Amino acid sequence: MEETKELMTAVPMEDRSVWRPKHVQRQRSMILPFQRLVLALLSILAASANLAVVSGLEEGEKETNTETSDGLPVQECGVWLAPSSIPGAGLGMFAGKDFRKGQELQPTGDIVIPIVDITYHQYALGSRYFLLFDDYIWNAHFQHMDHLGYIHVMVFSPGIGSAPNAFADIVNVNELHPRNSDPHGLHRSKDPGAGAFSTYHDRRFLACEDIQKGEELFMHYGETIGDLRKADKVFERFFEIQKKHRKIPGEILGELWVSFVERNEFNESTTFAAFQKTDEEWYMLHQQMTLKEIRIKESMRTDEWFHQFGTCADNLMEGESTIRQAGRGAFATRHLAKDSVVAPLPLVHVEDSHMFDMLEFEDIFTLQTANVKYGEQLLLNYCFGHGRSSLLLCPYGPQTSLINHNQTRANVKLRWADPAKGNHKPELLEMPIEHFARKKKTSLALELVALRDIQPGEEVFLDYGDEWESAWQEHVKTWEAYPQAKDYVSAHQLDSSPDRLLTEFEQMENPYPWNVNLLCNIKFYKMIDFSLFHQTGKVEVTDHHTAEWFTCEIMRFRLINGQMRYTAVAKINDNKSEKLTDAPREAFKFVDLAYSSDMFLPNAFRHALMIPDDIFPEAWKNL
Ligand SMILES: C[S@@+](CC[C@H](N)C(=O)[O-])C[C@H]1O[C@@H](n2cnc3c(N)ncnc32)[C@H](O)[C@@H]1O
Repeated sequence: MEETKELMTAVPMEDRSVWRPKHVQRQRSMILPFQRLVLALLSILAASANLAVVSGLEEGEKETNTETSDGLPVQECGVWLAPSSIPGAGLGMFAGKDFRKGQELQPTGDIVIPIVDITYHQYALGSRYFLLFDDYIWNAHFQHMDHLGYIHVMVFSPGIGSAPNAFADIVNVNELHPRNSDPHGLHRSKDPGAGAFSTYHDRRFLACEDIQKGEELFMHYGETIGDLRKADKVFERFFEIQKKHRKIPGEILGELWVSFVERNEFNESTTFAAFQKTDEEWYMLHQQMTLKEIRIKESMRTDEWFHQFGTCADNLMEGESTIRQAGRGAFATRHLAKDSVVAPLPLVHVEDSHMFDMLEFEDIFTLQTANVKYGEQLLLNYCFGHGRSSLLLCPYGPQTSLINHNQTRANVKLRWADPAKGNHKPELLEMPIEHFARKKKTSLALELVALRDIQPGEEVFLDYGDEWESAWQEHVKTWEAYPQAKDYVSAHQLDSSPDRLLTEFEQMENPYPWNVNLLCNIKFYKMIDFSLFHQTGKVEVTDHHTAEWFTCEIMRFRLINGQMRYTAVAKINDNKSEKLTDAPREAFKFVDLAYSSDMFLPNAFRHALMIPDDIFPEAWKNL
């Protein structure tokens, strides 16, 4: 039942994998016939391995919080953010402890932020949408969020949804889809905070096989599985050639090996680079182990290395904020000592904040926009900016997007990350904004530092700056609900109601609100173990990717063994429908219709989080 969890491109209706293959430069050299053969084999490898090119990184040293101010050791860090073991792949994530198959990687799941029809909202401005986000964005369909927009919904999933790399056949992390719920039950009729944060959250990540402490975490981004097995075959062929031509002098064979693994035309490929070893031990290893086994061995890092090159990435967890209008917040999972690094904030840059502007659609069918702005993408509320700059920097560290603002209770502050720890290049702080328009790799990072000791369970607050504070105060002062807002019922409210679902017939008298749609899940229905359901009343589905939701009409209902069951018709397409007989409530869900949920309210609060002026580079002040 595996579904392809492809990531999205900004090009509408077209999915691509996260690391896009790039044109590779052909090296001009004196090529021996054998080398030609090897290069031909490499071409097979390249074609099948979906070779990738990503940014470089630097390594260095620095210590994170290894003990409390009392001198007591902190609990083991579960996941680390550190330079990937794949050369040129930037940051990666690593297991700080053993995880058993099926075990969750962090105490709470990640928040997920929809980006809705962004290219369409930008039409009137010309094609200004910048593609860097492509590398961090998931297919909304598989997150069950595509109903939020008309055409092209993308999903930014900061945290484990963004930081681990993909590496061919090696997959040790499996992801679930987020839940949709409103913390504190905020309502658009009375709460100025409604629509200002994402209601999609708790996207969990599980070990899909036993993971050993120290291993790098790898996710499946949707590319073809089986590449490493194909690559193994290419290496086998090399060894066959070697056996067959025993008369070839050792030094020529040596050179051939070097050409094979090092001086080849794919020297920008992260996939191939991960195997570029030329010494004797590696030559032997290739003969004894599969590439997958070698790669897993190669990805292992020690505790010592993590403390030197990494930052602990599970110091925070999600909870309902102690500030009601703020929605969710981030809470300390362990004692965090004063001056220690609380969390890393690697940044995706967007050189022009107007890219998040949403222009009004002039025509709903052609989706042509008028040059009239009606709002901004919700993502703006999760990115850092500065009043005198058009640059936005959107963080993707685990759970850090949940940190709320408080000027008096702030217990963390921002500073530029230590370049030694990964993907922060301080020379970019001197570069003008135009440079970022051309820069297709992320190379900036902030980090959060504890201003004082933070106790486990304490909410973590940052001061978003005076400008943000004034904007929020002004919003609260001027905010008014529209007259009919009190009648609004969201899909989430309907879904959490214990009320029986209404049949089509009943809905003629008593229709559901205009803004929701009832869906049923065909695949899920087919997978239900009905005998277990009869005995226990519980519906258990182990395949979390099981989802094929279609608009649904309830025909009838009845009680079986005290449990409510529904017979319904799912509309697969204009010509095809499917019947679900006596399905449990879990096979149905309400979703909000496009542009109807709180995040689309014209009066929803929007403002970037402000980087303090004393650390904001002069070179970036272009306004
Ligand atoms: C980076 S997000 C923080 C996480 C957010 N609370 C959530 O649930 O996803 C920033 C948004 O959180 C809300 N927020 C943060 N601090 C707040 C505060 N002190 N008062 C009201 N809303 C706040 C605002 O909606 C803001 O735009």
